[in-house]
Formats: sequence, C-alpha cells, structure tokens
Amino acid sequence: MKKGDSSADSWSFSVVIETKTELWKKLVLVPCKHCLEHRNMPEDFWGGYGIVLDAGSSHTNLYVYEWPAEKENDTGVVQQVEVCKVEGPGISGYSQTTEKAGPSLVQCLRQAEGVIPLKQHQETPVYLGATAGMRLLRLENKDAAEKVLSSVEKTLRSAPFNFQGARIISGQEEGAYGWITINYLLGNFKQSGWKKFLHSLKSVSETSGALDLGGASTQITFVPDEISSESPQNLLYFRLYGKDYRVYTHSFLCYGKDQALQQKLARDLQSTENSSLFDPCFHQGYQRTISVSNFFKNPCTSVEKKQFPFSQLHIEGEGNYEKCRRNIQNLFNKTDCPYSSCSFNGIYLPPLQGDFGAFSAFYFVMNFLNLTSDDPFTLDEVASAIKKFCARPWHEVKLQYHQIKEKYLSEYCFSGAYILSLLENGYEFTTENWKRIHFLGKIGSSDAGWTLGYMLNLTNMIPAEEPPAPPLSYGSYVGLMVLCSLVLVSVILLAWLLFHKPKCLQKGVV
Ligand SMILES: Nc1nc2c(ncn2[C@@H]2O[C@H](COP(=O)(O)OP(=O)(O)OP(=O)(O)O)[C@@H](O)[C@H]2O)c(=O)[nH]1
Ligand SMILES: [Ca+2]
Repeated sequence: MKKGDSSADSWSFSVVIETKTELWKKLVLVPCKHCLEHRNMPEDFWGGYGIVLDAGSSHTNLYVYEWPAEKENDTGVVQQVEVCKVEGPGISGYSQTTEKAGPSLVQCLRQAEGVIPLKQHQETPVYLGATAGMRLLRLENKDAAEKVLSSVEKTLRSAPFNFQGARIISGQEEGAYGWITINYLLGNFKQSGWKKFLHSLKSVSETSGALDLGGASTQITFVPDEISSESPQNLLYFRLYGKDYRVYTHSFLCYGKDQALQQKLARDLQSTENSSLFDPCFHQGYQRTISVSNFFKNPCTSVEKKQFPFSQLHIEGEGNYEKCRRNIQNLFNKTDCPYSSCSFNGIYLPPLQGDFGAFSAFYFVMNFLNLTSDDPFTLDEVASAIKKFCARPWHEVKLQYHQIKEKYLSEYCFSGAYILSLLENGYEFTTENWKRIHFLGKIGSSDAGWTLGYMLNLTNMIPAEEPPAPPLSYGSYVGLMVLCSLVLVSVILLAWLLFHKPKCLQKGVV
C-alpha cells in the first residue's frame, strides 16, 4: 500500500469490517501486528503525540493527543492536549474553490507544530477524517469531493508530521469511534478491583451508549440487552481488552441539525405559494432570507424540488414551540417499520439500554439552555425551558446574548425543539429513561467525539486481548523484598526461641 493512500479500500485498518456470517456484519478490532510497519510508524511508538482532523460539515477541528512513554494498562491514558478550530467553513464548503480547502488548515497545523516538541514532529501521525458534509458532496459532485480531498492531502503532506491519510469515514465508523471514545475516556473497557469482579459475573460489560448530533448527520450507538439479527448492517462486533461487545449503531444522513432545518424549510416551501413564510421555530421578530435556487442542490432537500415563481424566500419567526414541534415531527416517518421495532424512516432500533453520553450539538444546545446540570432535568422541565426560550422576542434574545454568533443564537429554539423531537419521537426516549441521557462536552481534558476512538484504533492502542499483568514497579519490588526479609527474620527468631528456650522460661521462673 502506498503510504497515505486516501482510498478507503486500500487503507490499512486495525478495525476490520468483515461479514462473518450471513447475519452478522462485524467491525472487529483485531491485534494488528503489522499495522505499524504498514503505516510507517516507529516500533517504539509509545510515548508521543497524534493529530486527528475532524473535517465536519460545519467546520474542521484539529485535535492533538498525547500519551505516556510506558504502555499503561489502564484506559484513559491518551489525552487531548490541544484543539484548534479551523477558520471558515467545513472542507465540503470549498466545492467551488477546491484548491483552497487544504490551505484553510495551515493555521491549525502551525498551532500543532508549536505544541508538539520539534524532535517528535516527524514521527507524529496525522489523520484527517471527513464526515457527513463530504458524504453529501460525494453524492452531489464526486469530482469536487475528490479534488477537495486531494487539496487537503497536499497540505497535510507538506506539514512536518507523518501523514497517514485523509478520507471520508462512513456513518457506521463515526458512530463506532464515538462510542469507543466515550467508553475509553470513562474507563469502561478496562476495570480493576471490585468493578472488574462484578462485571466478570455478567456476560456483557456495562458501557455507555453514544449520541452524536452533527450539522449534517446524527449517530446513535449502544449495546442492546438482546441482539437480534434483523438488521445486520446495524450490528457491530468488537473485541476489546479480551471482552466481546455487540454494538448497535446507525447514522442518519441529513438528520444533523443544520440539514434537518434545511429539510424542514424545504417541506414548508412545498405548502407556500408566497415568497414569504412564517416559521414557528424562529423567535418572533427574527427575519432571514434564503436563496431558493441553491436550496435544492443539496441531496437532503432535492426530493422536495419544484419550480417556484420567486428566487428568494423571506422567513419571519413566530416563536411558537408547540407548532415548531409539530412541524419538525413531519421529518420522522413513523408509519412503516419492517422490523420488530424502529426509530424512524423504517430503520431498525432495538430497545434502548443503559446510560447515554450525548455530545457535539446535543451538548452545545443543551449547555446554552442551561440544561446540562449533574442533577438531570426531567423531560417536562427540558420541554418547558425550550418553550420559554422560543417564546422570547428576538430583539430581547439578541440583546442578552450579544456576544454569541447570530447563526448559533437564532437557531437555538429550532435546535432545542429538534433535539427533543429526535430523542423523544425519533428514538422514543421516555420520561423514565430520559434521565439516563448525560449531555457532555468533555470527559477530563478530551472532547467527546469520534476522533480519539479513530486514532486509538489506527495506532493499535486498544488491544483485542487483555495485556498480561504489568511487571512490578521498582518501588513494589523493594517493598516486597523488605516484607519477605521481615517474614524470614521473624520465622528464624521464632524457631530459635522454640529450640533454645531461655533458662528462666525452662525453669518456670516468674
Ligand atoms: N452553539 C454552538 N454550536 C456549535 C459549536 N460548534 C459547532 N456548532 C454547531 O453545532 C452543529 C454541530 O456541530 P459539529 O458537531 O461540529 O458538526 P460537524 O462535525 O460539523 O457536522 P457532521 O459532519 O454532521 O458531524 C453545527 O450546526 C454547528 O454549526 C459551538 O461551539 N457552539
Ligand atoms: Ca461531527
């Protein structure tokens, strides 16, 4: 394989996606002895840095991770030490000026150069994974998507790091790596002491599900109680630290919060003859104009395409939460389900199980609305907080939050309502299991997201089998030696006392 080959087929994975039986599509983390050679990685890889660029639909983030020199046994030792938000749009936004996609990353790459010691630059792997924005561009214009990837590859190769590839990851990978990230950071894969003993009594380890809401897609990933073979494309199999995990995952393209809004507007447009529209999901007094001609180029809205006698659509907010929820509800088709249970659009969803970590826009939005406290709010409390926020007039909201970007601020009402619709109507979370959703931005110093899981896997840092117990540290050896010596001395002393009883004791002198 050519170093850094960006085609998905020839990429060297330690994650192997294979179909083992007719019923199972497996994503297996296998021990990958030759992975380091394949990837031109140094043998003494432990103790260093890794860079992952998350090329999302709305923007690109560069993450720098660091790990200690000694291969430790505990999970959670690899940590994020830097994040850099790339200026401008996501790389898919460069479809008209593809040559500018790569140069947009330069500033963040420079920042990474400043964080990583100079002598380690050459051996630091750098990966770029593009998500739903590029999946959509590939559907819309394959040639432009390839040119964008070539441009970013050129820039990444010219950086002083060890380029390992730039590719579009699948929705399934995105879900799986997000799940790996949060469970790695929460320490759920490797347990010690009583926790390990308790978990060894159960057939399946307790892990947390992962809910990721991006701009263009959303993922749900968790270990269900019972695995059904109804929809093999949604089932993954992992072997991590000697334990088997059967994981359900699904990625909904076009159901990230930006694309969901586009879908909603496209539907609203169908029922208007007019070039202006009242929208219940924006605050009263808020106005926005969108270009109708560009609107339907997007694969998420193209099915709704029809001819309009106007080129600009004028939107005016109404600030009506209930109406907004009803409006959003139309995005979820709940009528047909070819399986025993579904989320929406005929997609299989097993019964929800366990706790869930909800991150990315789930967190951004709920955090803005002050709904992420440790003592979780009830579903009713969340709904009424969003309803109250939606009812506030735009001029008042703008005045109070003048420091927040208008794009974000104007959409918190829609986003809050969308999040509730997705979780409550889409996935069917109820008043009871709502409190099992934990909205989280970071775990320790690391952002929740797919990037850490991706790097841990590609650098082979999560073994399939549990590593042998580590040799004792120097301190433990010394302690053990002292203990042994004390025991030995005590035994000798006792023996001497028994066989050479002092005369006073022999005569029974008191
Ligand atoms: N309020 C707020 N919104 C944000 C922030 N960062 C991103 N967003 C928005 O939240 C949504 C999701 O952002 P990301 O999780 O970065 O999505 P993405 O990775 O670009 O998109 P995907 O490719 O679909 O995963 C988008 O609408 C962003 O515009 C932030 O710091 N604050
Ligand atoms: Ca994302």
